[in-house]
Amino acid sequence: MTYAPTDAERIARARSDLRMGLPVILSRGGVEALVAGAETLKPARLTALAQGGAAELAITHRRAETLKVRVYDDDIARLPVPEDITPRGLRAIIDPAGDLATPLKGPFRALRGGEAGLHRAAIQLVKSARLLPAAVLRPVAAGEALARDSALTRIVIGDQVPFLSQAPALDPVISARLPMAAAEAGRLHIFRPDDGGEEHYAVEIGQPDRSLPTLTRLHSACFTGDVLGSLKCDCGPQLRGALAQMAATGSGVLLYLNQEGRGIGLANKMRAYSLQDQGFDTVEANHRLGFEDDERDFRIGAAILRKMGFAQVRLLTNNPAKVAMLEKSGVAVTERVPLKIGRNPLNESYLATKAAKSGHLL
Ligand SMILES: Nc1nc2c(ncn2[C@@H]2O[C@H](COP(=O)(O)OP(=O)(O)OP(=O)(O)O)[C@@H](O)[C@H]2O)c(=O)[nH]1
Ligand SMILES: [Zn+2]
Repeated sequence: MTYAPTDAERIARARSDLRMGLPVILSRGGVEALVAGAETLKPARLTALAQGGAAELAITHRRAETLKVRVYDDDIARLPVPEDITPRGLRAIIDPAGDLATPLKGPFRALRGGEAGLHRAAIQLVKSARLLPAAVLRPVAAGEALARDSALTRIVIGDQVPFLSQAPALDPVISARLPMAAAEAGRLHIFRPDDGGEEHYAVEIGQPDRSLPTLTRLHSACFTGDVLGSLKCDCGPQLRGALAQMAATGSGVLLYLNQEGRGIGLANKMRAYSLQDQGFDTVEANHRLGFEDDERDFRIGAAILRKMGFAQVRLLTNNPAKVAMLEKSGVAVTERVPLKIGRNPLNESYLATKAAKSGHLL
């Protein structure tokens, strides 16, 4: 019996460290670096990391495109961090909020050659912490001793960060009866991932027959739409519409997946909304922030369905990617049931962009 954290626990800890502004140490093939989330890095630590001129800033190819930075490492670009960089200067590179006010950034000279594995892992880790996808790295020797002396989290990785590239295991915590306006015969189940991430929920309506395809919805959290009734999207009406259809047919299961903002988190979604107010569409806004169009992992939904005994579903969705991901993850989709509800004058162009760029069937 040991009390030391496992690799998975270290990664969960690293996410909290990065969110607080603490650097962590990543080690890969004998090469080690201090890694900090560029968004949360405190000024004194930025100065310390930049000292000596060996620090590098890792950004995604999406952000690089906006900044006109050459991408030499597929999905990642690396920039030298000047010794005299200021928090404001760093912010201007990583955060598109000021792009229109100060359009003439750079020119930036991207680093070329060498290894980008640590940088890629750093971005993956920072994304999983729901921060802007940019990391400051500073190579270190004797990372193990530094981690011990400074009480920093150190993670040894391979080609990928272990555990981040695979869906976490999800354990059922509790379920209880939950009468709802849509259906009195409701039950809420809580699932907890083993990677220290957010819990996800399943709302079971009636008593679905597991031997038949079940009416199912994979709903991604949308605080603005689900709770506040935002008119910018169609999430609230879709949530309530799905529950109503399940109630009308007597049974069904709705997974409420805490993947706010298509997996980028609420803070970043609001950054995207702010960019949308400057004229960018939902996909362009994600790219300018450095994210892909959709950062969700639908394997989590498939894992919960399997755990609950649902092997075949009639899926309520307009998104063919969800159907494909479920099928790939071993849940048979016998039918796609369209969910066309919640259109209004203010989300017209949002829905049109989803149809044009994200393959949604409208
Ligand atoms: N990043 C980002 N996320 C958004 C935006 N608008 C809504 N979302 C999020 O998008 C998710 C809902 O995804 P949608 O693409 O609307 O729908 P879908 O779930 O893929 O497909 P359907 O099953 O057809 O509804 C929720 O997590 C919302 O928080 C936006 O402008 N930017
Ligand atoms: Zn929404």
